[in-house]
Formats: sequence, C-alpha cells, structure tokens
Amino acid sequence: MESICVSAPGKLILHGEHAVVYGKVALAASLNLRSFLKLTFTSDDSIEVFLPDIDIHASWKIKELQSLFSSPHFNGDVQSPQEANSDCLQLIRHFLSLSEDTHDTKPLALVAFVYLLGHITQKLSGMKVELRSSLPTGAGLGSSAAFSTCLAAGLLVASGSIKDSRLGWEEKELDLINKWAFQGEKVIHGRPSGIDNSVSTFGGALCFQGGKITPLEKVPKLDMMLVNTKVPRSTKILVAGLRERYEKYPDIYRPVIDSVEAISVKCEETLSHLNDVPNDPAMIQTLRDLIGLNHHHLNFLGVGHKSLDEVCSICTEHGLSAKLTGAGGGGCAFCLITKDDSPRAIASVTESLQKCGYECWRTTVGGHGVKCHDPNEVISQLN
Ligand SMILES: Nc1ncnc2c1ncn2[C@@H]1O[C@H](COP(=O)(O)OP(=O)(O)OP(=O)(O)O)[C@@H](O)[C@H]1O
Ligand SMILES: C[C@@](O)(CCO)CC(=O)[O-]
Ligand SMILES: [Mg+2]
Repeated sequence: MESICVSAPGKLILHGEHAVVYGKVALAASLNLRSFLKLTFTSDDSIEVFLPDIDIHASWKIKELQSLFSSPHFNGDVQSPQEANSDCLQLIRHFLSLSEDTHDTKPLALVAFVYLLGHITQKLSGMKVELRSSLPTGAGLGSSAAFSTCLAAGLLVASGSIKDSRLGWEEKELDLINKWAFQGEKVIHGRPSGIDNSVSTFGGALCFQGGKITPLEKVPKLDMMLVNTKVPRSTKILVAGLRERYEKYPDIYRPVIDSVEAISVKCEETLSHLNDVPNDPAMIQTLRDLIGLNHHHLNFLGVGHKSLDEVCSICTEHGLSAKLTGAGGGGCAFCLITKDDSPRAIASVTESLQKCGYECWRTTVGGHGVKCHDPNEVISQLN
C-alpha cells in the first residue's frame, strides 16, 4: 500500500506570546520535538483517522464525506486557502455530532482534519491517517501547529497539489503548506496569530509580526531547559479570555502589550550582539532581565499560573531565569542556560523542579521545519 510520511516540529516562543495576536513583534524558534504523520492509501470505502496521543480513533464512509463536501462551503481553490468560516465549521461539528459549547479542545483536531480534507482533497479515496507526536499535547510547545502543519503537508501531497519531496520543498510549496496549516490552527485556536504554524513550516528562528515572517540570521546557539508543569490548559480559551479583558479595559492592557513588544525588540538586538560577541556578560544579563520582566507581564495579562510562578522562583533562587512559553495558564516554561551557569546549579534546579512533580529536559532550538520522509524511516518513529 502506498504511504506518505511527513513530520513537523513544535516551537518555543522566546518573547511575544499573546502580544503577537494583537499584531506585535514576537520571536520564536523550532524545537527538536516533532509530530509524525503517516497517510496510507487503502482499497477500503472509508477514511480512518488514528490520533493515539489524544485517544481519538474515527472512521467515516467515503459516501458520507462526499455528501458533506458537496456543500458550497467546500468550494474553492486549493492553491488559495479560504478563511475557516463559521458556517462551515458548524456543518462539520454537526457531522461529527460535537456540541457547540465544549471546553475540551481535543475533538477540534478532528474538526481540523475534516476541514482540511474537504478543502484540499479533490477526489476522495480510501486512506488511513495516523499521527503521533513527541511533543506534549496542549503544553505551550506548539503541538496544535505541528499537528496542523503535518496534516496540511500530508493532504497536499496526497492530493497531488505539491510533490512528495524527500529533498525538501520549494518556497512556493512551503507557503501553501503554511497557509493551510494556519487554517487548521484557526479551527483549533479561534484567532491564532500564525506564528506557531510558521515556525513549524519553515523551522529555524524567526521574528513574526502581523503575518510577516523574518528569519533571524544572527542568533547564538541557545541552550534551554524546558519545564512542563503538566497543568492542562487550552490556547483557544486563554487567547479568548485575554481578548475579553482587553476589550473591556483596552487602555489598561495596551501599554503592557506594547511593553511585551519592546521586550521582543530588545531581545532581538541582544541576540544579534551576542552572536557577534559571544558570552558578553552584560548582554547575558539583559537576556535574563527580559525573561523575568516578560513573565511578570504575562501574569498581568492573566495567562500565568501558580505552577509557572513556582518554576520561575526555583530558577531565580539558583541564579537562573525562566518564563512561561506559549499560551501559558499551565503547560511549559523555559529556563535559559548559559556558559556561566555551573553544572551544580543546573543539577540542583533540576532536582528541585522534579521534586515538585515537573518534568525537565534540556534542548537547543532552531531545527528543520516540515519535512517529507521515507515511510520506512517514519514507521519506526510511529511505533
Ligand atoms: N498529537 C496530537 N494528536 C492530535 N491532536 C493534537 C495533537 N497535539 C495537539 N493536538 C490538537 O491540538 C490541541 C492542543 O492545542 P493547544 O493550542 O491548546 O496547545 P499547544 O499547541 O500544545 O500549545 P501552544 O498553542 O500554547 O503552543 C489538542 O486539544 C488537539 O486538538
Ligand atoms: C498565545 C499565542 O500567542 C501563542 C501560542 O503558542 C497564540 C498565537 O499567537 O496564536
Ligand atoms: Mg497551539
């Protein structure tokens, strides 16, 4: 049976989460944790989706899907992605028998799948789609974007809209993947900025503002410790909550959002300087200061959590700096590790964090974006 395999990375937001939704500058980089999708054509008259990380296994008859996709909501050109419109999403929810008002965002993965399948695939045929990830789900590291990016890439290859390219895709093809991945993110998030799917598609480190992606050329190697508080949260709910507070008190929230942007801009300058003068102590101190300041701002914006504050205090007690990353409300924080941090301090921080029940792991940022694989290579990643 013919298979298509793709993978896409998660991301780490250094600075600018939430502010980026309001058109402000944010800095982010890809992680070495990835999601893997395998799409196998079958001779069955059904389409099957297996999402073991979120305990979802679904299957529909091709006839049922054809009838759903005959709605005018699914008309359109695969080369120019249309906005995920609410009537279309309503139709899909109804098809999946999902209630409108649910705080559980897991089933939105299926809504995103059906949405992308209906818009990207011109002629349905039997297939089995399986996705597994080494990213924690819903923890601030871009699991939804890695999911949407894999789906967009896999379905675009399956429909023949882009080639199955193990040597890498051209810019035009990556742009198309990114645009559809953004629509998938919209289904899962409501009003995403597009930063997460852009990092997942293009990889590396980038500066993002209002849909404009600028690769960061001058970035020193950044050593990080990621800390997962394991407190569940949903980006959709956190982003919508801040929107409500912002609309109620715009004059109070705007200056803090502007200040978050100033932190991103300062961080970019500092990274560029550190690239030219590695380990400059004053610049390293600036990076630490910015991390601390931004964490306070995110608390002000109402997207913090006591577990994240605990992570930051433990790091600070040992002379390190940490902040929440991604949408907050739980999930992950990152702690910057520099050459001056003693292995003893790092070991002691790790031990204290683990004692609180948090999971810690070291990582560097800036790896490859979405990729096409040899199916045999990916089968071992999936099992
Ligand atoms: N491995 C996966 N398999 C299937 N669906 C997934 C997977 N990972 C994420 N999702 C979808 O994304 C949702 C979580 O997205 P959410 O945006 O809340 O978290 P995140 O992307 O990990 O964090 P952030 O947006 O802050 O980076 C899940 O509820 C599910 O719908
Ligand atoms: C919270 C947020 O800024 C980042 C989530 O990773 C949302 C977004 O940009 O879409
Ligand atoms: Mg997300």
